[in-house]
Amino acid sequence: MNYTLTQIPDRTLKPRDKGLTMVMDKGLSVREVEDMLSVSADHIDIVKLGWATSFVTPNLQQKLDTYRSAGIPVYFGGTLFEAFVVRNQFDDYRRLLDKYDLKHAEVSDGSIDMDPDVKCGYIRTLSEQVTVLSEVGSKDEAKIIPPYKWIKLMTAELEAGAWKVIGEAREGGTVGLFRSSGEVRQGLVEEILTQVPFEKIIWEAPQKEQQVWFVKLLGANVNVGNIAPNEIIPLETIRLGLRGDTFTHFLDKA
Ligand SMILES: O=C(O)[C@H](CS(=O)(=O)O)OP(=O)(O)O
Repeated sequence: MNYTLTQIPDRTLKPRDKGLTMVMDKGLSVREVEDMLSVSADHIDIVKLGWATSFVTPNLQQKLDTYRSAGIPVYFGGTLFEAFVVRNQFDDYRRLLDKYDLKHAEVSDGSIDMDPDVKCGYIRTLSEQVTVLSEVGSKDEAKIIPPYKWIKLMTAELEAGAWKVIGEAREGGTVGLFRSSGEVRQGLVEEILTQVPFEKIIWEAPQKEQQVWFVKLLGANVNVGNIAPNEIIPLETIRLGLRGDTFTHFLDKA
């Protein structure tokens, strides 16, 4: 930090297991990645190349090398995994991870129907190759999954070997964990937290109000994801009680 302030909440340091910030890169150029890292590398724990943007993005290897040089792990969006699976190309997907020397992968079923046991099978298989993040929740706003099912799926996927389970919200934050207005499905989150340890979950929370809600509920070291590159530093200030939204939250508690 650039100067001293008292009553700042304890913030875990990298490499950390909780307090993670997962950033969504949806096609940044190599130069934009360099710029982002020059100011935010200390606050980025892992980067997702959103959905199947890696299929289209030029200079992919160079981009991956840039993240690797900064010690920041990268994984392909779950939609890309689903695009391979739906085409019966799972083995090709595994080879792709090796080709790019990726150490993390996402297993999701947000765009396709997949039997939970089959999904856990993919998690088990991929866990032998890489660190797996699995995602629960649909991208279809009409598909409302009841809380007991979220808990059952999250628990099974963690047992199958997922390192973290991601709560779906999409880039916009208007499905899954959230209503179409962006409002948090509070009852859902609270019920999940009665059964699943908070540090095992990465909450997709692209909107500022959503990040604030999770920081107020779970503290500075909550795991959040789908953070846009220009929202990394603002998020860090929210975590530390240094933006109006959480300004009084940590005072006298730090
Ligand atoms: O599920 C997600 O959060 C993302 C981005 S979006 O849904 O396409 O907006 O997808 P993913 O495939 O996990 O990158």
